[in-house]
Amino acid sequence: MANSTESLPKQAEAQEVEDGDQTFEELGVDPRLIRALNKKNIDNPTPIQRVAIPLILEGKDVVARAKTGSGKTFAYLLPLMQKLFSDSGPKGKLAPSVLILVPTRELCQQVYVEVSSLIELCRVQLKVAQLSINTNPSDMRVALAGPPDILVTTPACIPKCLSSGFLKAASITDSLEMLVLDEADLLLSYGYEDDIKALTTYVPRRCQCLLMSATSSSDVEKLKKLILHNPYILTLPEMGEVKDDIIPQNVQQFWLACGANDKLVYILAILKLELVQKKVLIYTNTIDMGFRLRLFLEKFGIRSAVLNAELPQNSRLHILEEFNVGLFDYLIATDESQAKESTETKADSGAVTKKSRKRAKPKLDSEFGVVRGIDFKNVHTVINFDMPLTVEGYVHRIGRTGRGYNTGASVSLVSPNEMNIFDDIKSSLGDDENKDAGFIAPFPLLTKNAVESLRYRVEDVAKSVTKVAVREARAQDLRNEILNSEKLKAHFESNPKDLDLLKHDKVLSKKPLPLHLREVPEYLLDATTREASKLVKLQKAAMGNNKPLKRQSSKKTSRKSKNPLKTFSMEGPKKAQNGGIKRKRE
Ligand SMILES: Nc1ncnc2c1ncn2[C@@H]1O[C@H](COP(=O)(O)OP(=O)(O)OP(=O)(O)O)[C@@H](O)[C@H]1O
Repeated sequence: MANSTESLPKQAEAQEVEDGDQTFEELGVDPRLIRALNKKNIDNPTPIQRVAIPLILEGKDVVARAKTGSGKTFAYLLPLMQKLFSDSGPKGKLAPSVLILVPTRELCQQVYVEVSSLIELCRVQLKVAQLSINTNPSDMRVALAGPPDILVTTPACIPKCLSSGFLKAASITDSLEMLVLDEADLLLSYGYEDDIKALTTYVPRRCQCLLMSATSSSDVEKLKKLILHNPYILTLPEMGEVKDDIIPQNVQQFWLACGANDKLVYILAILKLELVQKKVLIYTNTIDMGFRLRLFLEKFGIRSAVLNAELPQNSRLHILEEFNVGLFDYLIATDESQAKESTETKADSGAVTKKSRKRAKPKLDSEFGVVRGIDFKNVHTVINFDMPLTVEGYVHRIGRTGRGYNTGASVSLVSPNEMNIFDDIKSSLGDDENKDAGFIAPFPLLTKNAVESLRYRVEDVAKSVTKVAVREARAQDLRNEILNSEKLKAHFESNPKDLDLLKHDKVLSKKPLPLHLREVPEYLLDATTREASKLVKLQKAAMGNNKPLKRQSSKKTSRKSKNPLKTFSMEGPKKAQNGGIKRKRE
């Protein structure tokens, strides 16, 4: 673990804060990587990348805290890969040079895909492998044979590799040059503390350690102390210091007060009357609620898929891929981290142990996670159908939109029981009507009349979505997905381009869907709602296909102050200069 004590040259620090337009080239990034980034429409570094890349290239330990969607993945991947390009270390290694630890399989896959694509685009001879605790022994042996230069995995997988004999502790000590803990704020809450502690005993002192996180928490502090030595801390102002600098400011946040039993009619009105832009990611706190919502929306002709921890991994990844490429518009994600967090609070312990994770959710995949870190592409709206149980949960959910240079919106449906957490969220974000940032505004486009006009249709349908119907739909979906998962495996081996089987938003209802519920007749809409719907459509047309905008390379634009990739500050250019990236040594 790097243990440099030299302090940063003052001049360089001042210059970096002032000069916000450094290019990747100026940061010393390898031309092959720059070309690869350009092919991905990425031309200029984000603030966290501007500061982190040179430090990581210099070999420093770094803790980087930056808001969701701010480009933390490339902030560590680019220097890490560059170092491997010129790795002149001993040949004949028996373990990976780089270990990237992430909390969930979904993230594992995401980081693996990103690394693989950089390797391919740069045409370099590097090998990357991904492993999860469910990888079978023969696949594990193949993945570790070589060994790979980079291993992306969850912490729980390391003891499994060691006990199977495919990886030796002494080889890790000999080979490991870099250890990355990505989404560090989540690693401990997923119950990986013991696994990480065990790993630290094999991590050699020379190994460079990086810790990336979207929020700061006692867990991040704990990990920092456990693994890093004298790191550079690149940070957003702490939560509570500058409260409004947590949510990317290109995300507009809204809320609607409604009774718990009215949530179905409210969400139907929002979606059916097209008052929000697609694609839409909807969060529920339980799988049953996810399926209830899916069945309900289905009756009104709104097709969606439910992403949850019960599904086979193949299916989950395909649902994500399918949603990301735009094959369907509505995804209902069950936020399992909420269940974990409540278990944690109840147990009043810092982490949920592996045993307790297994006891609490025997059938669910403990490495499932769709709230944090997942880079959903072009999600324009996040809807909290159920409110998250923590402020961090809210921040991470909302962070699934407004990623990169995209804009986004969120709508939270808040029932009286959820008012307390909503108040906590508002005060943590520094909610203030006089500021744009951090302000959660009442959703302006939905009138009471519009809701009431749909109510009588909704009540009957909602009653028909009984507990039994939900249970059957859940089982049916699981059966479909298991079948899909097997078929997909075989099918894509011979037909890699065929997306035909990737239909996760199939109708679940057993009865034929009532045709009259598909359209909302004009007479049911009041003038205000009609106008609002028109406005949303116009906005959508004006936005084109919502492709990420390319930043204009050298000119400073007004977007600078509005873009989370361009500045850490929510408060315009002046504040950005003073209150931007904080760097300190610990
Ligand atoms: N320099 C850049 N210019 C434009 N887009 C970028 C840049 N760097 C990264 N991106 C894009 O921004 C999106 C978000 O990046 P990334 O997933 O790394 O965010 P993050 O900070 O890790 O967020 P989270 O904390 O939610 O995981 C990705 O789609 C990525 O391709």
